[in-house]
Amino acid sequence: MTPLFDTNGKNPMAPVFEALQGPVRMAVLKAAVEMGMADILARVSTPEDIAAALPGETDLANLTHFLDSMAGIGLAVKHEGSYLNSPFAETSLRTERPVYLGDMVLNLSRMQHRNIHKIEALVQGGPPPVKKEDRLADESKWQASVKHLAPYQRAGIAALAADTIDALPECKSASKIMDIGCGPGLMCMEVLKRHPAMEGVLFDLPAIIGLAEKEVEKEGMASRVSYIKGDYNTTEFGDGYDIIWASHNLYYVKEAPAFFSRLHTALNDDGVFVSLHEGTTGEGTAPEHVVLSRLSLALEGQNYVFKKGEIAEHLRSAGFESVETSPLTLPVGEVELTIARKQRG
Ligand SMILES: C[S@@+](CC[C@H](N)C(=O)[O-])C[C@H]1O[C@@H](n2cnc3c(N)ncnc32)[C@H](O)[C@@H]1O
Repeated sequence: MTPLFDTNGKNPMAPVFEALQGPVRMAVLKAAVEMGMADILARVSTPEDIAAALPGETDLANLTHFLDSMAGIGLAVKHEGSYLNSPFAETSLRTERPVYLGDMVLNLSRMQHRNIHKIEALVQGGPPPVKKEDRLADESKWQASVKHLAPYQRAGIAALAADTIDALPECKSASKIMDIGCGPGLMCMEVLKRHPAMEGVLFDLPAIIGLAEKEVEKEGMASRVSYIKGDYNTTEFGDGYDIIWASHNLYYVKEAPAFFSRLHTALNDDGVFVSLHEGTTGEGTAPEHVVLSRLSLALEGQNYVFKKGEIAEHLRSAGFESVETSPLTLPVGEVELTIARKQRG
């Protein structure tokens, strides 16, 4: 019999073992966040002192097993029996940091993992009833999630969005940008910081704009930002935009032809629309990060996802003269960047 594994590095069994370790990784990360381990390791480093910093009883041997696994997945560093935060944990898992990601991890875990232990039942019975606060099209769901998005945007996505906009030749002369479905609004603010003559418009559901306003105040940018509060299916976009940006939020568009045609009208003649959304391939089987992160939602009937080229197709139909797509790598994996120009440049 031909062995499945050989020493030339071929290892068809790798997916099995990676899959077995996946839930353990997640459990270690989740426990580390819930126990506030990065805050503790910032103060003390021996297992005895760490045990003393934890509430209640602590079993020293099990604490060491857990700390070793934190170090094993890059959340801590062990040296001569003592533990320190890894650079990632130091910047992103200490609660006082501006890019603290712990709450985002717990929030995404609740969303992405809530049905993974019920796959067989949901395959048999179909989608279960979904609580109002778990419905993706519901404002209260976004109100709960969006506050965790601010550190994520601050941790690098805002800069990446601004780099993408900077690379547009139109950016030099642009004076008005709208971020539609902006969440906390840091992407647009990063663009404004780099372009002092530009003004920004943040568009999102009313409760989310309340959160964005706080972020704008914190950044001292209130004089350069205005707001549109409402459902983008029914609320006017305004006009005179040089750039409109939309990332990871167009899933709730109800009538695509009307929506994309309204975007076209809202832009100046030499305006550009930029979209950042996933683009699935392989008949909905790739990229893996999209398929896996959305499985729980899909099983409950919330399969909001764009196919590769789907947004580009809508934009062409809406009258954009030039539409280009390219892949872009985000921390979560590869997504599709779509750049649509109202007039051919
Ligand atoms: C996943 S977040 C993306 C936020 C931000 N664009 C980003 O990429 O980080 C989705 C955003 O879309 C907004 N949204 C959802 N449905 C909307 C609607 N009907 N009208 C306006 N905004 C909506 C949500 O409130 C939320 O802020």
